[in-house]
Amino acid sequence: MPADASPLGFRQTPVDVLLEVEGLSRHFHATEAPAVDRVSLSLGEGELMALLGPSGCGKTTTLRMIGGLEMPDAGSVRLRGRDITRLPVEKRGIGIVFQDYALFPHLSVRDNVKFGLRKLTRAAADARAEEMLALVGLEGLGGRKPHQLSGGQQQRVALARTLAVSPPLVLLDEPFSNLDAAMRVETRQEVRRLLKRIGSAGILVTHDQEEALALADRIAVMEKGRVLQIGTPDEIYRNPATRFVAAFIGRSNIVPGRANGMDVETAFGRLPLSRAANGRVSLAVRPEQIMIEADPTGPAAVVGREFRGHDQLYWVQEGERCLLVISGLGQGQGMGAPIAIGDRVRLRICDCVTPVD
Ligand SMILES: Nc1ncnc2c1ncn2[C@@H]1O[C@H](COP(=O)(O)OP(=O)(O)OP(=O)(O)O)[C@@H](O)[C@H]1O
Repeated sequence: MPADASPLGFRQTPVDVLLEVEGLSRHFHATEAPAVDRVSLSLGEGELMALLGPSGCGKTTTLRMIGGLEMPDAGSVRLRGRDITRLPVEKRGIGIVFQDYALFPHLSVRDNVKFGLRKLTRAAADARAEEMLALVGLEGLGGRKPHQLSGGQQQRVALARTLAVSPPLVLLDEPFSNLDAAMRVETRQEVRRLLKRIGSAGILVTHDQEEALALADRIAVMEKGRVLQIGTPDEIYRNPATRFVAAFIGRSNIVPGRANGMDVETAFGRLPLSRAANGRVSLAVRPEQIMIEADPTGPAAVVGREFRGHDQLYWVQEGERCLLVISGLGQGQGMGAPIAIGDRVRLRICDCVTPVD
């Protein structure tokens, strides 16, 4: 199987390949499953990838092996065609931004940014540091110590320090976890803009699907040390490879069906499939793919409702199944006439559905 192919045949091979990771594995305890199990992925020049998965799935260990902070038991890492699998961290030319920023507390912000620029003349390093501080919106703050800055500002200093040497690749391990929710949203867009502007590729470790969807060009979804699927946020959301991916990225209803090629017979009638399947299948149906209509003779009943302003969530009991439905305003369920708990309804699916096992 090619390095970047999932078991279901998704494949995205970037045009200018920067990084190729092949069969990377790390086993910490002989009696336990490997922390990272034959992970393969490739990254294009300037591309941003998120490693996304639940706690303990091996994201950080994968990132550390790419950065040289951890040695793999098997597999290889190539950067611009050069095998760097066994190179020490300082010889790889890869930038790393740590969760706690790892700034030197006794150095000024400016000297922190200049830290990687020791090969330049003093004047050139000063000029580069000022340029980087301006780029991250911290001009005028170069004389301060890190503790005199907010968490978001310290994060930007760490990024400025890493990007000052224009590394081809920057590794970011949960870089926004110390920031509050509003700051996180603002800072992640900033980070994306900066990486794109400098032209550095990035790999970001996160367990926050919203962060991965908002920031990355492509997402690698991991579970139990393995990569389950690699794709653009759109591909992963619309065409999840497995039930786990469907549940981890956004919300999904799982509905049974009997597939015949590109169609499937379900309790909601015959529906088109997003990829071919045959026989008994489980289908991932996104809550927004289900239309809900008030109908006193309908076969289902609303058992829960949550008003969210721009849309409404309904939990609908139909026979044995409880389905989650999201109904946007303008889909006939305007603010004036919501469907109430206990109302009889009829559900329809008018979209492709995805077989997930
Ligand atoms: N140095 C180590 N020694 C022993 N076990 C380790 C070590 N580092 C990680 N592990 C184990 O390897 C597995 C994967 O850990 P890893 O930190 O890569 O996961 P993660 O997906 O990044 O999790 P989190 O989101 O919680 O940081 C876990 O079971 C962890 O306990």
